[in-house]
Amino acid sequence: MRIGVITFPGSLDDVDAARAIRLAGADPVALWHADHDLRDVEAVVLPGGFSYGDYLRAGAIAARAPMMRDVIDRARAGMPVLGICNGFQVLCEAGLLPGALTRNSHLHFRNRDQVLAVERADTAWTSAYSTGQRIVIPVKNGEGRYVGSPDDLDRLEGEGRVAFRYVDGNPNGSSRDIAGVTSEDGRVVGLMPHPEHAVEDLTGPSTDGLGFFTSILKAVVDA
Ligand SMILES: NC(=O)CC[C@H](N)C(=O)O
Repeated sequence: MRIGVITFPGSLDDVDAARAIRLAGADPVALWHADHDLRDVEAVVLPGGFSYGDYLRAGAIAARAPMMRDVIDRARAGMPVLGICNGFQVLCEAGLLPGALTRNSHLHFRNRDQVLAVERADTAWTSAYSTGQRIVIPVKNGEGRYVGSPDDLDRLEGEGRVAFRYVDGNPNGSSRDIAGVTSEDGRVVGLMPHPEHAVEDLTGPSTDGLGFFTSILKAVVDA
């Protein structure tokens, strides 16, 4: 199974995402933002980093990259997409996920191991978990505060589209402790913390992140 990882100018975590995909048993395919062809990948990961230096707003310029036109079209037709941190910012800027990521409420970059509650264990990227499971994966961002209007947030909660919530402290002031959200069909998922940085015992802090990548392997094979 081939999973694309798109590199933008300023991406940092594309290599770690590719490694996590490989550890889960799938084949990572390196894709360049300026190309047009997603080739024959069956899912896409938008990695963390500072695409275009976070100029304008984090993710705003990357969301308009040529390759993102393909990602938007294919995602609307059901292709699974995972956005990690800067990738989540790109997905919100591209309109594939609702809400926006703004500067952390305390105005500091925050980097730590973070406990998350998995609220949706039935998406293409989270079936390896159970609902309510606590996982520990790193968070590292300066613009990670998830916001939306009260009505939009109520609707999101009502539709069960909060996929992850921060537990034991909210690192960035996100509304309602929201750490990640999902599309209605559970195929597009975005979160600020980094599952690809928690896939091996040697480097820690856990191997809790590997489940994202084994989940997508299963979702595509089952389909
Ligand atoms: N690790 C990341 O992807 C975080 C970078 C991100 N652009 C930020 O808001 O700080």
